[in-house]
Amino acid sequence: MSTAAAEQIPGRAEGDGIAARARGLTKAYGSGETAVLALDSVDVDIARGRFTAVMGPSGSGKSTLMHCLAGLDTVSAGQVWLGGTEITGLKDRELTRLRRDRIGFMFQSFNLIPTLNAAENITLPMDIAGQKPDQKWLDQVIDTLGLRERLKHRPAQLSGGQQQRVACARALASRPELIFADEPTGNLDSRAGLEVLGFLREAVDELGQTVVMVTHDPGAAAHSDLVLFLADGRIVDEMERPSAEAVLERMKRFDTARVTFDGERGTPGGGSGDVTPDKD
Ligand SMILES: Nc1ncnc2c1ncn2[C@@H]1O[C@H](COP(=O)(O)OP(=O)(O)OP(=O)(O)O)[C@@H](O)[C@H]1O
Repeated sequence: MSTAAAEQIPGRAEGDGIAARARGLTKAYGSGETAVLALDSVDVDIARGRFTAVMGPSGSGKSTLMHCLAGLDTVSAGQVWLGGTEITGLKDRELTRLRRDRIGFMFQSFNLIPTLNAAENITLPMDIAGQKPDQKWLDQVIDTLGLRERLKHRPAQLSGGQQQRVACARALASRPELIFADEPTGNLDSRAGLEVLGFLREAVDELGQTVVMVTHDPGAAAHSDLVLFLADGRIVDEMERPSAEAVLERMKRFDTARVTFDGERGTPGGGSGDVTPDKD
């Protein structure tokens, strides 16, 4: 579960099946009149060995949540743990090492190095860190992702889907505790996107990985075990075993709520009532 565990003693996350945890996570950008509250006291537990999707309207704080959980961004208030380690308050160097050792990233732009072949791209972060890949694990990742025949190809010689699979393998190569994926299918056609989602699903089911994915796409979210819905910097709902239809329906209610509260063309009471500015 995610939000329901808010009352537990925080920080005791090592053996309790929680890969990442936030309590009172608040992030404000700017100050004075231009200040934006991107995250408003968020409590969340990311369960180990599960595939969690984060959805919500544009500007609701999805990327900010991911960046704060991954230690890519500082927080304004609150605490974040990765496994049993509190990362809020860590020095830059410690944070960099922790990210390198324990987190894999997949972004919309694959960030592959054009002059390196697929195999070299996959192990690059480990090479830079001076780590030796676990060859058995690496072989398993490469075979699971169907990249065995493409290892000598450079990115330009690969399709978009294959490039994203290389990015996926790179994120998995060091067997990170947690993989953060930000719109990993955003640049792909639907077939390639489905492939990548299938591989992320397999990474969870067959390789025991933990995945957190930010997405706008209800179809993509349907591959997850749990969807967290963000609105106005707060987690306002969650859905277990989501279907694309159910997620789409839930997202539509955000639109209705937003239009209603903007007072432009809303039908009073037309929204779910779940997502109000003064909820809680
Ligand atoms: N560096 C920044 N400086 C100022 N405001 C920011 C910054 N980054 C994000 N914000 C603001 O914080 C809020 C949350 O942004 P965030 O990118 O987390 O939303 P999102 O849900 O990921 O949006 P999208 O779906 O459009 O990518 C937005 O109002 C955004 O304008």
